Amino acid sequence: MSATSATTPEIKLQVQSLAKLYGQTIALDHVDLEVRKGELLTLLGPSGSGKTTLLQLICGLQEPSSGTVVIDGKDQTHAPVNKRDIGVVFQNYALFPHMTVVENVGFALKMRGLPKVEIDTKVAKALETVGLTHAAGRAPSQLSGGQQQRVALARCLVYDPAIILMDEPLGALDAKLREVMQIEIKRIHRETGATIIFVTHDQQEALALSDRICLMNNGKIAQLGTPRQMYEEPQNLFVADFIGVSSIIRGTVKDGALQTTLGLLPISGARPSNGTNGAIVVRPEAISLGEGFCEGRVRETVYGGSDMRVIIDAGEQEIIARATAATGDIEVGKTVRFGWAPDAVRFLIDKD
Ligand SMILES: Nc1ncnc2c1ncn2[C@@H]1O[C@H](COP(=O)(O)OP(=O)(O)OP(=O)(O)O)[C@@H](O)[C@H]1O
Repeated sequence: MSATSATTPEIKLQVQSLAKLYGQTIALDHVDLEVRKGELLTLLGPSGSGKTTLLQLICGLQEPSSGTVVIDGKDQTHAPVNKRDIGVVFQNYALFPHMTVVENVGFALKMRGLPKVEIDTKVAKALETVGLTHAAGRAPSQLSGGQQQRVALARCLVYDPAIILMDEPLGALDAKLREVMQIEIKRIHRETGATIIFVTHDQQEALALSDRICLMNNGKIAQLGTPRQMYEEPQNLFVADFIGVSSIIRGTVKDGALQTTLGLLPISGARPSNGTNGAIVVRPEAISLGEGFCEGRVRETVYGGSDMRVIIDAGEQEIIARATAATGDIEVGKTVRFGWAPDAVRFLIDKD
């Protein structure tokens, strides 16, 4: 093995300059993406950003207008769905209602003509992985939503496809069950080493689950990176706004600082030229309350258990800060001073 192959991750999926037009609508605009073996990558983005289209082109439910889809090194751009070695888990489970859990999970193996003893072993292992051994003989109607979703996942795991696609799989579950299933999916992913592409429009879910997040906007990739990179190093204002909570303070550069409605604010790092339009992005935890170079009126406080979100009107500008037990009294309607360390915030150029 050469030194490079030891460090270069194996690529399971390669999407090159993939585009899809529906009439005049550009659903996907020449997207390039590589998914590594064993990673859990989420496709995240607002409604209409192109997530479903990309997913459908990867699994073969739609034909691209241009570009290629390469799976395990083979060009599969025009291959039919059932020839792509891809497992799909949908939000609505799509289980066979007249079959038991065991029959549902074993169905694909039976179709492939595997010997019964091999099917039984593989199905038992898949059910154990998703924690449903005890429910093997039940019908889907006798299972909760979370359990049905586990069966749908077991149905893919059982034949070990190159890639498992999950299209908003937790969308139909209530908040608590969603959290439980997120932790379960993380465990199953770690234990099986499966390559998973997971579609969601919930940024919290993407941050919690992903090895990497592919954030889409208007049919393009706005940024691709680890959850930490997306949160701490957003490359543009769309990413900063979509991932996590932030105050976005717009203005125009003047002599190395940003002229804003809050006054002239320092910019650390970058030295953009005078007249550049941009914004300072401040995460709630970077804001110190009680002292600082700005002042505003507390409009609302939102209790969140371990901390509290504080929404401040500073003239036209909305500021979202975080208060903890250590922060002094914060009362709605009161004036509060606040500020931040210049190197704890980011300056991003406004590209719109
Ligand atoms: N079959 C279709 N015919 C026409 N336009 C379509 C079709 N499918 C998608 N589009 C358009 O393509 C764009 C991308 O849609 P897509 O469904 O991929 O977005 P999405 O990010 O998955 O959204 P959502 O989260 O709402 O499912 C949208 O403007 C959508 O209206």
